[in-house]
Amino acid sequence: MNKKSVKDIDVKGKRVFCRVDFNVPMKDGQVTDETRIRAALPTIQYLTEQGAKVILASHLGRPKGQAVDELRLTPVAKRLSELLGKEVKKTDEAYGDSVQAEIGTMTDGDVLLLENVRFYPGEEKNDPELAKAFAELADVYVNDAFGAAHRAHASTEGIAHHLPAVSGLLMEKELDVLGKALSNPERPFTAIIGGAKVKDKIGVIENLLEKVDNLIIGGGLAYTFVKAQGHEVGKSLLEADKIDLANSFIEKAKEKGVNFYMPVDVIVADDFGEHANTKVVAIDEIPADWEALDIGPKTSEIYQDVIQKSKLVIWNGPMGVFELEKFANGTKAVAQALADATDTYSVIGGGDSAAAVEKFNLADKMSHISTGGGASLEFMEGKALPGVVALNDK
Ligand SMILES: Nc1ncnc2c1ncn2[C@@H]1O[C@H](COP(=O)(O)OP(=O)(O)OP(=O)(O)O)[C@@H](O)[C@H]1O
Ligand SMILES: O=C(O)[C@H](O)COP(=O)(O)O
Repeated sequence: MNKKSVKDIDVKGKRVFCRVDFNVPMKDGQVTDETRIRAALPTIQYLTEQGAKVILASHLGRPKGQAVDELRLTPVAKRLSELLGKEVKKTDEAYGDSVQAEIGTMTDGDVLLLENVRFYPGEEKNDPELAKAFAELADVYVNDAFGAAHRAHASTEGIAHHLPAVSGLLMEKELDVLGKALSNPERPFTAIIGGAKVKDKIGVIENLLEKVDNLIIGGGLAYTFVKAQGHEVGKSLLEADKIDLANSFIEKAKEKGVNFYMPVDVIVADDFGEHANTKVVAIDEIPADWEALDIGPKTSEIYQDVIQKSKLVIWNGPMGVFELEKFANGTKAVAQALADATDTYSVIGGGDSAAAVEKFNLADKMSHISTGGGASLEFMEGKALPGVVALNDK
């Protein structure tokens, strides 16, 4: 990576404003998935060991510029403190006199967590005044929030213009893994794209078609491609305005010599839900009143075979409605194939695919699970991430 990292600078005795992505799921005031907190630990531990005063900042949810009690970071501070094995104080604001006073009491190696930065309207507007107010709290800025790097906000982008600005260790690792995969992939290189909508994946499919050897399509978005191939899709998800685009992707794959895999069979249901009647049908036999909610067993086998023969696989988006047991098999088959293929470097592109791999207890079998949902998607689209662009060059 051509950006400076926290290891390239001296942080001893310095006040470090470290932006992390602690946007974690919570229920009844408890963190229900602490993956993102754990992922930030290496940077936090490195900073404390180096004798920095660590001032952590994060967003949580989308409070739209006002304080929302359920979106306070207090439970996160508690969990972080347990994971670090040391006290983590938390402020009720994210900048200003009370925060300055609290920082004034810190000694080297202390860790402080600021309140949710999205409680202030200036955060998402990237207000220069708020960016300056954040910068006044510290001597150095470290961005470890890969998951929020696609946002040009005051704490992810604006602040970097006021302080020496470097990446954290998680940010560095995410950019290295995803960057290397896209610029210098081991081959055969396979991308698996699923999820709900073609609309959300256009950029990724376009960019990956330039790079991969195999492109596998699954999930709700597959049925627009199925329709484009002239088959009826019944009540399955369909974006009628994207049929031509789907066709152009299939054509482009042919031109580029990319093997394009689509479902050959599917699980159809007569209703959406666990109670529905289901059956396996060939792709050209989807009944008019039924809806395809997962890929079928033959398709799973073909996809598993392609995965086994690949050296590198990037996966974004589930193959079916994996949240429901009846429609989880296709997604499970892909996850299991990645887990079994020990010679294959597997990159899970965050979001729902990461949640699926967790759900199937296969997370520790994957080579890299990105902590970014939208951020990893934008990276895979080949877009520059504002939170990265703003950091100091090496
Ligand atoms: N055949 C299908 N019909 C309807 N919905 C489906 C189908 N296959 C998958 N889905 C749904 O798609 C959703 C995931 O789509 P999405 O595009 O958000 O995925 P993602 O890109 O992995 O997630 P994120 O946006 O969080 O990165 C899941 O909730 C899943 O139930
Ligand atoms: O969960 C995420 O993808 C990141 O934390 C960014 O959150 P946002 O989509 O609310 O900006």
